[in-house]
Amino acid sequence: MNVSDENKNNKEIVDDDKGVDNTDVTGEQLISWINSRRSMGNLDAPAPTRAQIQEAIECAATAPDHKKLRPWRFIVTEGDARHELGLALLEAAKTKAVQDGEDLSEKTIKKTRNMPLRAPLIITVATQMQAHKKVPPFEQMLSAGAAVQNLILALKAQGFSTVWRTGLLCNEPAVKAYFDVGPDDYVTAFVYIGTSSKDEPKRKPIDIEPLVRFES
Ligand SMILES: Cc1cc2nc3c(=O)[nH]c(=O)nc-3n(C[C@H](O)[C@H](O)[C@H](O)COP(=O)(O)O)c2cc1C
Repeated sequence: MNVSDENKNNKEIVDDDKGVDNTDVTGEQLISWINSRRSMGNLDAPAPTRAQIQEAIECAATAPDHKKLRPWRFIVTEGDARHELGLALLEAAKTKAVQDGEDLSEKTIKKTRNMPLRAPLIITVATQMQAHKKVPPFEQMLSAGAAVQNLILALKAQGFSTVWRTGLLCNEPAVKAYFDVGPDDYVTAFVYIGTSSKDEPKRKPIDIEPLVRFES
């Protein structure tokens, strides 16, 4: 691994464009690369290999995690299993529609069932909260969010595109049951993963001024 002197601790060697290569990377380049991340919908094959998925999840598992509770789980859904997930989402939509006194149109039924087909592979990130006096549930939930972001960046480093989705159904009972997520836990992300034929659109600069206050 070649890292420039001022970036000895960077573990990943990242190309400016896509994927990982053997060129040196400076901190500035790495920041620019992080800022270039965009969500991409409607993804195609190829999806990451099993080894790449494991590598990305290892990266997710390094998320800040108070008391090392590892309060998250990763469920990888690909191939025909996406149809099973589609059926769970449809069941959730039907139950919710009854509760809300609404009818599901044929279009909505088809759209809901096909949602998991928008990418060749989905990693669902759910919390698995642990009772701990010093680590309240909100910290564990935030740790799950940090894990998702690490996962997304690792997949970008491997050259894949992603989008973090949840949607209104993700924590409905039928979906939680499908993933074996307990009543006090949450599905925090469906990370849709694959390859996009399009380039990531450039991001407009974000004015952080109204978001930040410096105190000294
Ligand atoms: C917790 C969470 C849930 C999200 N759920 C959805 C979703 O269901 N559908 C969607 O289109 N975008 C969703 N997003 C937003 C996208 O992931 C994405 O951040 C947004 O479209 C902005 O695009 P960018 O990542 O390229 O800046 C969600 C983001 C977060 C953090």
